[in-house]
Amino acid sequence: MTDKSLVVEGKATPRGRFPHVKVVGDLVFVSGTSSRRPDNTFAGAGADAMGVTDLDIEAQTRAVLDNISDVLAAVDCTLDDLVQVTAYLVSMNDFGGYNRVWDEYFDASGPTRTTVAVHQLPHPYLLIEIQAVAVRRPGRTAKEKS
Ligand SMILES: N/C(=C\C=C\C(=O)O)C(=O)O
Repeated sequence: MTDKSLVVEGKATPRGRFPHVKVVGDLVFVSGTSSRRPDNTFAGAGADAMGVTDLDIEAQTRAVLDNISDVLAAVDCTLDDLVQVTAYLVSMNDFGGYNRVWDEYFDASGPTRTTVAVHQLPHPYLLIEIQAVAVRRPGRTAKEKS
């Protein structure tokens, strides 16, 4: 695949002029991804009639990783191709729940990871956003790897 930038059909539209994913040679860069769904609702987030929020770090983390998986699939990659991940949490109080879900997806042979807390993410419902880098293994498609 030659270098390309892709807005992936069927995924939540980027909230700015940037792609979901950019392929540069064998490297694959995934933009910061949240639990946002294509209809702009959020997995792991809701509010009652009074505006009291119910935010779930485990559900959000799972949705973020599933969204990244979908974006990677659009360039014939899987989560197994990830080599580096940066996770942004709004609160380190959520580290435990985030880490529990991470363990469902990866072991110590998975991507390197850096986790930081940030002041805010682009929506008040968001507890987590993840950006990632993968490496394409030439000649191996997502189908062959599964
Ligand atoms: N990556 C960015 C935002 C992502 C938001 C989302 O997935 O809901 C950005 O603004 O850089």
